[in-house]
Amino acid sequence: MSTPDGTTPGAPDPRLVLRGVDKGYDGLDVLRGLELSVQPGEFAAVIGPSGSGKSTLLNLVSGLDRPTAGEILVDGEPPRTRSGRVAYMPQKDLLFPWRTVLANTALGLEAQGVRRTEARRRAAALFDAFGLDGFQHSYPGQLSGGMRQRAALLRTVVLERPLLLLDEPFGALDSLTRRELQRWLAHMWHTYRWTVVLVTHDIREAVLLADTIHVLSPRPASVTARIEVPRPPRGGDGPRALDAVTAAEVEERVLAALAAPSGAAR
Ligand SMILES: Nc1ncnc2c1ncn2[C@@H]1O[C@H](COP(=O)(O)OP(=O)(O)OP(=O)(O)O)[C@@H](O)[C@H]1O
Repeated sequence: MSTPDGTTPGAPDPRLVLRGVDKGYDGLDVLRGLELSVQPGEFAAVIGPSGSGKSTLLNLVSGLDRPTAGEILVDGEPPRTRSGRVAYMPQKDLLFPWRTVLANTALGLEAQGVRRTEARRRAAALFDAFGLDGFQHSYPGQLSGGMRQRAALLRTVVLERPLLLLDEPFGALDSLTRRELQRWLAHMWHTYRWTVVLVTHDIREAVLLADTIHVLSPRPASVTARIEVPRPPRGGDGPRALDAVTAAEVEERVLAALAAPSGAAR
């Protein structure tokens, strides 16, 4: 049994809750009555029409912006950029071209007050897992698009915050590189068990990666469907891939929810 925002009575406290969230800009109604809940260790995908307010939603959860009405709680507290609970990877990788890859990936830690040598030591420890070993002293311009996105993700993950927000991390990549990085991210998530909110336009990406898919209506956006992806139980040493028939069924459900009039697809 779930409550309307997707929380289950008796379940552990959610990592993220949005209750009745409205957001508008100068007369433009972007989010209206948005409800969302994400449990610790859950991979949640948010999918919706272009311009529906997905990036706006992540800006609110990161604490960069405030809702007009409603409540947002990360581990029971309102998000604040300085609270250290949320790590946000925006759409553009924003690596500084004049800094080495290692210096770029340590930047978030340094901004948080970690000493430079310690920040670089912690970032360097992840280079192998992120497929970047040997590129510590290269510059972003010397990396492929996929490597740049992995470096941007490393810079985000190394902050070790409880909630990871990813805004279309693979949107700008060619389809082969995107598939490769999606599979890689599935493995990484299996290893590290991050709590993730992923914004994407790509239904297959959502089905490949997520435990739950939250479908937004057109603007003003609310969550019109919360679809649980029936993954095999955790355990074993690989990501919990769906069989092709189940994956196709879930894709159909997401498509139907995207096509349904607001409120009709729960
Ligand atoms: N700071 C702002 N000031 C005014 N309007 C804004 C601001 N940020 C976003 N908007 C508007 O809010 C609406 C939703 O934008 P948002 O970028 O959140 O949508 P999105 O779903 O992420 O879009 P896309 O899928 O194209 O990336 C758009 O009409 C946008 O112009």
